[in-house]
Amino acid sequence: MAKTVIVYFSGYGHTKRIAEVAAQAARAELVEIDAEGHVSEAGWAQLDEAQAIIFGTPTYMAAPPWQFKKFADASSKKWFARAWQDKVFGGFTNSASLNGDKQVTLIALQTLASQHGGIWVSLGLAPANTKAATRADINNLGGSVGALVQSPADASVEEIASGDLETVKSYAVRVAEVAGRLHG
Ligand SMILES: Cc1cc2nc3c(=O)[nH]c(=O)nc-3n(C[C@H](O)[C@H](O)[C@H](O)COP(=O)(O)O)c2cc1C
Repeated sequence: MAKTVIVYFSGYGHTKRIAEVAAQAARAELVEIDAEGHVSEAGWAQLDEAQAIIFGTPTYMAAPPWQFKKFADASSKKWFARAWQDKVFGGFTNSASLNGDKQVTLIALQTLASQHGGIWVSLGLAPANTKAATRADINNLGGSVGALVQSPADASVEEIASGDLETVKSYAVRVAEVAGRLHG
């Protein structure tokens, strides 16, 4: 599969676990945005070398948290140089509510990728939205732009719905495969 990097922020560990699960499925590398919104020099180099970049962030107050925004602003250096032009991009977000305004965050991620001249990959999964559907089903949250995950407010990192984790795994593999077809 293509060289894929998941760059993520996680305040309380839930999004970190999701990123780790996705990375394992897609054989992707992980780059963490730290509590100050910084990415290491090595992390920036990984992103420059990636064929696919997946953004991962919780939704805080209907948007990516400031740490992710700091990373996005810092990526303007790459924007000036068109360094990420034509890379393949995807994104996922995680929040406490079933909806919780996650879509606003996803659109921010998609727009960031577009500013960089990237090729955004949709989720590519039908929703599991019948009466029989459960939280163990893939794409039970009915996303299309990217992957959606719910971590209930009182859930530990081990208690994230299996269907949502499968959704992110499937999506990360899809992003890596698309990148492989374009850049492999
Ligand atoms: C400052 C703050 C704002 C939040 N805003 C939202 C929100 O708008 N919608 C929502 O569903 N959950 C919201 N949450 C809940 C988090 O998205 C949720 O706890 C998530 O799992 C945190 O991920 P993390 O552990 O990776 O930081 C908020 C949490 C915090 C701390």
